[in-house]
Amino acid sequence: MSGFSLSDLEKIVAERGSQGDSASSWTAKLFSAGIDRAGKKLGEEAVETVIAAVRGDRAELVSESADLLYHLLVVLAISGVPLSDVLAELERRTARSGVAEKASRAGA
Ligand SMILES: N=c1c2ncn([C@@H]3O[C@H](COP(=O)(O)OP(=O)(O)OP(=O)(O)O)[C@@H](O)[C@H]3O)c2ncn1[C@@H]1O[C@H](COP(=O)(O)O)[C@@H](O)[C@H]1O
Repeated sequence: MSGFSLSDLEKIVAERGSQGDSASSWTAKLFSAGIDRAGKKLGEEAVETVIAAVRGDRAELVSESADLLYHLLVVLAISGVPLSDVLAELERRTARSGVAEKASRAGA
């Protein structure tokens, strides 16, 4: 297993999106097409991911999930939202749920 992360992919997306050639780079093509086209692709990949999950097709679920995460990073990049903002929001929720859990344990 490599140490490849969403943060690594975010960097590739940013680089291709700003400097890539639309003829050879899908990322550059999506950046020039804009948020409507990139958002549509994200929606399609989300639906394809759900279909794979409901069918119980594990290999397809892995493949569609990769498409989904990639297209989410493209939409975030076009929108000027860094992945770290999303992770910070997830971290805040985790911290909140930790507090809620302790409070409910104390009340039990
Ligand atoms: N992870 C991905 C990735 N996942 C999916 N895709 C592309 O997303 C596109 C759309 O997928 P679909 O299955 O919907 O293809 P399609 O039906 O032919 O597309 P449309 O007809 O809807 O236009 C395909 O061209 C896929 O190659 C990706 N393209 C790029 N990446 C990553 O981005 C990097 C840079 O890629 P380029 O920008 O192409 O250089 C790559 O090294 C990868 O790490």
